Amino acid sequence: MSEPQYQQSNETPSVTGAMAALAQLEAAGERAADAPSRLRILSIEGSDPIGGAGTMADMKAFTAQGVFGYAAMTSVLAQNTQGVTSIVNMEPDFLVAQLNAVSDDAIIDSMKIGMLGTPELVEAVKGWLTALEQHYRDEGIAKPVVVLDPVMYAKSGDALLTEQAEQALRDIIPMADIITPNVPELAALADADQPAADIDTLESMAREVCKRYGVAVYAKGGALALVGGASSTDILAEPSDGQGEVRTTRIEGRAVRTHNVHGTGDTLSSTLAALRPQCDTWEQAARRAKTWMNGAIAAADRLHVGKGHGPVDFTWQHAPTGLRFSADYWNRVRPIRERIHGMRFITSMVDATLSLEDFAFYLHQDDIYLTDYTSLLALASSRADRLDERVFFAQAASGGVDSEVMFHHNWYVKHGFDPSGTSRSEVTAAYIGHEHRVADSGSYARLAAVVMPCFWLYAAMGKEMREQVRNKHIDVDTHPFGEWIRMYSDPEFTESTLREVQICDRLAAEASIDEYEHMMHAALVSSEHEFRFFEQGLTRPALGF
Ligand SMILES: Nc1ncnc2c1ncn2[C@@H]1O[C@H](COP(=O)(O)OP(=O)(O)OP(=O)(O)O)[C@@H](O)[C@H]1O
Ligand SMILES: Cc1ncc(COP(=O)(O)O)c(N)n1
Repeated sequence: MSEPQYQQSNETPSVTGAMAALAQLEAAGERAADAPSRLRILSIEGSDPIGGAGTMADMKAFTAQGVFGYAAMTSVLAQNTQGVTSIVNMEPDFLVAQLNAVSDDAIIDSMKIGMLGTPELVEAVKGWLTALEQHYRDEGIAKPVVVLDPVMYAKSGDALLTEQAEQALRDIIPMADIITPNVPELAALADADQPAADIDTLESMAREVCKRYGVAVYAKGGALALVGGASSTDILAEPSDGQGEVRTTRIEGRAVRTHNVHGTGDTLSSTLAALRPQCDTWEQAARRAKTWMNGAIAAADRLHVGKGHGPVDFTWQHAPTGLRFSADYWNRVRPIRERIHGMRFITSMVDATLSLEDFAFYLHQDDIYLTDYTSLLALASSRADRLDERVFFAQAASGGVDSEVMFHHNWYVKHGFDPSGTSRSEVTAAYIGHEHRVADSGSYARLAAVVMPCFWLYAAMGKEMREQVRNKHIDVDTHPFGEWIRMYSDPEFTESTLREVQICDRLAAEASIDEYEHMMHAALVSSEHEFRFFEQGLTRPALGF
């Protein structure tokens, strides 16, 4: 008997479709062995020693998008976040020598052309690009994507293009697949009297320039984002047919209140050049570029580079280097810390005016909380990947039961309270719920972070309250809440806190940015719960207790 034959005509369309798709995947798999692992993108730009704009921005943006970067320099600039002090433009022949050094040796999948400075440099790039495209056509190599950033001025207002070069620049625009003017550059290309002051005008100018030059236009609206409003919108205008029709799309983003936007335009255009070959449409590439850009701008203020308009953070998706998790947390948690230190529950404890009933309520909720908290410390011990940390969390779990729970019990006995009828408040349940949800992620690092504030905020408070009691010349031994204050200002508790913080720092240093942010979020939410936890001591009537 012969083997069954899978002839196309005998199969249903879905089966044949699936078979063809699978065959395609298999063929792609076979080809992958010879395919380059990275797209290769060329930057033709001027330099920026402060590392925020020009060639340096392009290289960093390429790396952030996972592509390999080549660079040919049109000019060397002495500039920083405050402005440009000097420019040396390359000899056109030397620029061509650099460009040939790349194109004679390697394939270019895409390129970003930025500052071109002089008409001679524009002509040099034009000649080289024309020859390259002809060569690729002859060899059957895919035409590289060309993103042209018509750089005319720096944010500082310094001219980066001579007046004569502007006309030459207009002449090479049709060689680009897309141009990326900012607000003043778009107005210059549209021969408008005034730069756009609102998004509708930006859109109509982009439409006009797209029609005039027959290339797609990505109009950067950064200057409008600075004017006000919550959103920052760019315009994508594309020729929609061969008849001069233009389709526009608004590329929306969040406006970031920052003056650190040096090099945003360069970064956006090089990111587009890196992303376009990875996307099906300009719109897709534009949306991805805008989202990434937004993250980089949002992280810019924390870089602390320069005294003027600082650069964006190209590495915003990596955990901060040089800034420990603990320092980052302590800084970010400051508003919550300040609220805790100033809240009436705490200040009335220090000056001994807090009622014993209020304190007893708080204490019992804390008892309930600690039952879960100590079980989470034990869980952290079981998850720890190092022996010393396993021991630390196991001891912290048993120490918590030993000191805090025993203190609570003795306090009830001493003051004649019987908390047995009290049940878990909503606030307590919410805090415990948060910690359990974080623990359920299965991550040891997040678990270590979510339990951290209960150490650190208490240790900080214990220390400060003890000082305040001392400053009021009250003997902590006779203070009605002295024993509680002593417990959290005790050197042994401080030492445990330090160890817990060090563990979080170690785990954060080894974490991905995603995990780092999960850790940070877990710790910050716990800190907010700590505030509410104290607050409930005074709001318990409203809670129905
Ligand atoms: N404050 C901001 N908030 C959010 N996005 C911004 C902000 N400023 C700029 N952008 C975005 O950054 C990208 C670059 O736009 P921008 O208008 O700053 O370019 P540019 O003026 O050419 O920059 P540069 O000349 O500094 O290189 C755009 O996507 C823009 O929307
Ligand atoms: C080499 C070079 N290219 C472009 C810019 C524009 O960037 P910005 O407007 O942020 O200064 C620049 N400053 N330097």
